[in-house]
Amino acid sequence: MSTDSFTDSSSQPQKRPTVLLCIGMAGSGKTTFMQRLNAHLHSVKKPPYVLNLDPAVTQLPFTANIDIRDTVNYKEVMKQYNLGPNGGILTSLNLFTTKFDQVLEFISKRAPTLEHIIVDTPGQIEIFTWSASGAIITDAMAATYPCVVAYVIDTPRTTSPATFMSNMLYACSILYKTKLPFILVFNKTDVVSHEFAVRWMTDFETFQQALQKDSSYMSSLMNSMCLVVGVSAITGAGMDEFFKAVDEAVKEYETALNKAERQEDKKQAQLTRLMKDMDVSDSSSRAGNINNVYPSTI
Ligand SMILES: Nc1nc2c(ncn2[C@@H]2O[C@H](COP(=O)(O)OP(=O)(O)OP(=O)(O)O)[C@@H](O)[C@H]2O)c(=O)[nH]1
Repeated sequence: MSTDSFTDSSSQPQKRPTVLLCIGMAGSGKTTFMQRLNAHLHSVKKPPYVLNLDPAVTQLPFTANIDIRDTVNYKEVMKQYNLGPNGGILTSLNLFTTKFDQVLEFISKRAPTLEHIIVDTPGQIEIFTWSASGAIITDAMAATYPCVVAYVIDTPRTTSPATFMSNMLYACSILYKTKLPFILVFNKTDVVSHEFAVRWMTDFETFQQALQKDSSYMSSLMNSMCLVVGVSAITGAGMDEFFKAVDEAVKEYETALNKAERQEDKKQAQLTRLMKDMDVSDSSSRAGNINNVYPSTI
């Protein structure tokens, strides 16, 4: 879709909904956080458009407008390809992504009435560091809408420096790969406060000063790592701070990101290349049932 789609006949830019991509390790609380976001946005009378991209989730505590499980049977995929759970999830997402243009079409019909599109993802975060489907999803979304990664962290399980560092490295690799504004969402603060993490991150004073002097694209992305919020998906604490961070992140998207990289022709070429690289033609015909994306509620 060209950016012209967002201008009406009087050339006034139309408002675009912000995509919030919830990414995080298994068990970090993405789905619970999605539920909290959904409830919060409903309570302020701004119901979001909801996408579930986790084919293996057994129970969704919210209603999704588009649910990957309506299109791909993850257990069937595991059987057909003789895969374990991780491979099954990855392959299911790859199959679904071949039809992501249909997802974008559904979204574009509703986009003018929306402020947020919230997306739940599987806990296999390597999807967003190396798999083609992760790149297609983030690139396709970001080519059309302001797109922010909400990286959900299990705060109580991140209190040892080694685990903290390893989780931050994952976050960095997703940041570098997606090149999207990033919010570190320290979840489960009802159990352990995230203050220790903020302290550890802000100790790098000289590192941050050096970053601020550097106006390069990567540096501004790294600075966006400073958007840190503590929330509890269970109690709802921290939601106002989260949405303030989203506003900041959207500004980041609009200004700091290299607009040229968002040009449709380049994206289109990139997506086509990625689709080709995936070489899913054989697998999608074997799965047989991935001709259409079935929205739960359009
Ligand atoms: N105390 C507390 N528990 C939470 C919070 N958020 C999530 N949990 C719990 O953490 C566990 C995992 O939450 P999920 O939302 O299923 O996590 P997920 O990241 O979607 O998990 P996967 O689908 O496996 O990737 C559940 O038992 C939740 O109840 C929170 O803010 N506080």
